[in-house]
Amino acid sequence: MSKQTIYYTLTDEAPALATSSLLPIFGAFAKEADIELKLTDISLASRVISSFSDLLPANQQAEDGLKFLGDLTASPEANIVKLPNISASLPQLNAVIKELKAQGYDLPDYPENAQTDAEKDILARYSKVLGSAVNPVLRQGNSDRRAPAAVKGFARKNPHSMGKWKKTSVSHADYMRDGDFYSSEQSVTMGAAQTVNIEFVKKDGSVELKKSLPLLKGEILDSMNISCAKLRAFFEATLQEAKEDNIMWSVHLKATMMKVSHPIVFGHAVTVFYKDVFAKYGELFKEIGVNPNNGLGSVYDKIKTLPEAKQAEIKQAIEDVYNTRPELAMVDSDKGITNLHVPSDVIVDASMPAMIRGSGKMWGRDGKAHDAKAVIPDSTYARIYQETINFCKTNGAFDPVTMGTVPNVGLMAQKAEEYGSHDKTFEIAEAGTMRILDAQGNVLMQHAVEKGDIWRACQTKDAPIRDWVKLGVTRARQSDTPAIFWLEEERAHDNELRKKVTTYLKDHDTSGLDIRLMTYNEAIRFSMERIIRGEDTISVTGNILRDYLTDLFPILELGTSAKMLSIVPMLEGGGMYETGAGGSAPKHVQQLMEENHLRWDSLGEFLAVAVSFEELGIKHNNEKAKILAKCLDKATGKLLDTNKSPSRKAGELDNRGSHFYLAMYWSQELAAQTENAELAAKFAPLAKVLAAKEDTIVAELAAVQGKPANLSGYYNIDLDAVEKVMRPSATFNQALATL
Ligand SMILES: NC(=O)C1=CN([C@@H]2O[C@H](COP(=O)(O)OP(=O)(O)OC[C@H]3O[C@@H](n4cnc5c(N)ncnc54)[C@H](OP(=O)(O)O)[C@@H]3O)[C@@H](O)[C@H]2O)C=CC1
Ligand SMILES: O=C(O)CCC(=O)C(=O)O
Ligand SMILES: [Mg+2]
Repeated sequence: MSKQTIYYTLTDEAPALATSSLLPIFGAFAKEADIELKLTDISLASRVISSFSDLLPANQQAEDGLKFLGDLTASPEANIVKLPNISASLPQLNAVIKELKAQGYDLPDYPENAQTDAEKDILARYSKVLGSAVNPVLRQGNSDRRAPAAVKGFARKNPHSMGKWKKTSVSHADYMRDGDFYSSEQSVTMGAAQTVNIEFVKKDGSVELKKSLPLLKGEILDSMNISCAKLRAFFEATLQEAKEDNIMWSVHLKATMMKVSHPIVFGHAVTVFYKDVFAKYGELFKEIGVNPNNGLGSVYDKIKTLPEAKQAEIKQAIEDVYNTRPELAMVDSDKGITNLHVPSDVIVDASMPAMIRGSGKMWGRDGKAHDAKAVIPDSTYARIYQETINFCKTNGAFDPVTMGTVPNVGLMAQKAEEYGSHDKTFEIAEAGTMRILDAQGNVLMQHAVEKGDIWRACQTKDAPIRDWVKLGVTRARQSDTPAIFWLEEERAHDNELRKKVTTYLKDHDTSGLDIRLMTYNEAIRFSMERIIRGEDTISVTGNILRDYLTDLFPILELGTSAKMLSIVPMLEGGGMYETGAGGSAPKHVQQLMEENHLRWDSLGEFLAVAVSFEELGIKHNNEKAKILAKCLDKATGKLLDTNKSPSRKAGELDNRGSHFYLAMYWSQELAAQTENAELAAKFAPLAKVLAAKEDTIVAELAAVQGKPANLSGYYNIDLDAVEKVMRPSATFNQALATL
């Protein structure tokens, strides 16, 4: 039998650190089943380096790991374990460039104002790295995310803390009623394959071609516009209201994934909130290169070049704003980091569930939790949060001990819907009309637009929709659970989708299944009514709801989305196993650097790798792989039962310790199983040694904690240095080497 390969991604921050400790364990066990785990670097730093490799000396060049894996997704053999990675905001991109330059990489700066061809080339290269640049490339399949029974069972036995909800809470989500994407959406399904043109018609009648777009037959094409004037008026109105009602104000966007539109929206929030500062210093800010889309942090950063007295004057002007505006929610009140400092600090899919979990409160300047107005401008999806908040006000907080679960089947393949719209998103330069013409020159859709509006088009191909419907039916059958397609009658796009869903459902045997179509508010209410009765409901949704709901419900049910099983069956037959639905947890790296304790929980990795082994086992008839998978799942269950997940406190068991326990339990399960004697014999000695030396190993792992750890890099980590930090138990390392 030839060797089979699992491609394991090297990403960023906490998951990358955890990989140094965990991958050697997976690798050692896997080789007994003729499986190799290959590490592929898709970290932010490596993506920057590989984009400029032609300009760097040979010893600094890097392979384009993302391109490699992207190509691999077309193969039925693809088996990829994908850990969360940084979706870089511009401040993060600038930080990685700065770090790499300090490490000796002669990289160009990010050209904020690209004029020359050379600058435009640099900008184009960096734009490919910016924002959510990894997931859309690799996600060549739809998504199937759920909490496995063992994880749900653990949460029920060990419920995480939940803030109490009061009926008197004034917290709420607020959104535009007019002038947003939701109110302007238009949608068509292509009757034939063709290339359409996106055009801008100026007031003088002249036409500018913005983009030609080849479309497939059956593809859904949407277009929509958000009015800059209405958006700004909305921000101002919410600020006035919050001030009057004495409630804290916050904005929640997804500037990482929606890398073109949301930084602009964020910039408007910044310039409206601090309008007095921008009115007074706007010209100066332009000169020194302040970009409000990068947040208030950009102001503090750029004014450093000014004389001290001027800096102090501007800082005072910023402070003065706080007297006229409502209180602004904080990201880190100790450090004075506000909700408007950095566009990637508050990411709606995680920030709203965190607020809802915590009694609907956010942190204030005084370091205490307060009720807050959560501003989520576009009403398309914002409404689900208001519905959830209302539900909590009426029914109290959810109870992790008794609540059911809401797994998700998400339409995601081939850059479906808004998450693929970046190259078709335009900030409008002057008043006119945006329109889309079909191949015959007929106008398919058009919008009157004003300067500053954000107009975009979104594509959803037919094959992913068929696959998504099938996946929804399959999940409903396998889990014997009602499945709700979240489709909004008021939405043009959803109406096109509804037609397809009702047609494609007929291709499947749905007898005995409870499959329904509901609007978002109905669907979330229905799911919540069931969840508090301990009942489960599958959500079958589009791409953004997939993203939002697979943080919302897991954070309420399990405390974090990192504990989810997240499978992407690729359209071409391969598989990607994502670890959790959460992110890279920068705070965890900070803690490791300060006190050598990594609280990252690799449960998502354990679950993903088990499915990855299982899949190889089935595809290649590799019995040992199947046994490895089964025993890994059992070991994970035991790890949960015996409470060997990482603690948050230095000196206690951390990420590395939980990996040790996984290895011990896994080897014990393998030694004890009777299906394959060879495997049992192979792992028995390891199981014995690890059990005998448990105390020594745990002590060695604890001994290093409490003092700073040196990683020699934040973005571009030195793997050798990290390995020293992450594998500090000589006894454990030696035992593993005997395999
Ligand atoms: N799939 C992907 O590749 C994704 C990537 N991201 C990226 O991640 C970064 C951070 O995003 P953010 O919105 O803060 O979301 P995160 O999911 O990273 O963090 C929210 C909080 O959840 C907890 N958490 C998350 N994962 C784990 C884990 N494995 N073990 C223990 N606790 C965990 C942590 O809480 P505590 O601090 O209390 O321990 C963390 O601070 C960004 O760069 C973003 O672009 C975000 C989402 C998905
Ligand atoms: O790719 C990203 O930026 C985030 C993805 C995400 O949040 C998700 O898929 O749940
Ligand atoms: Mg998400």
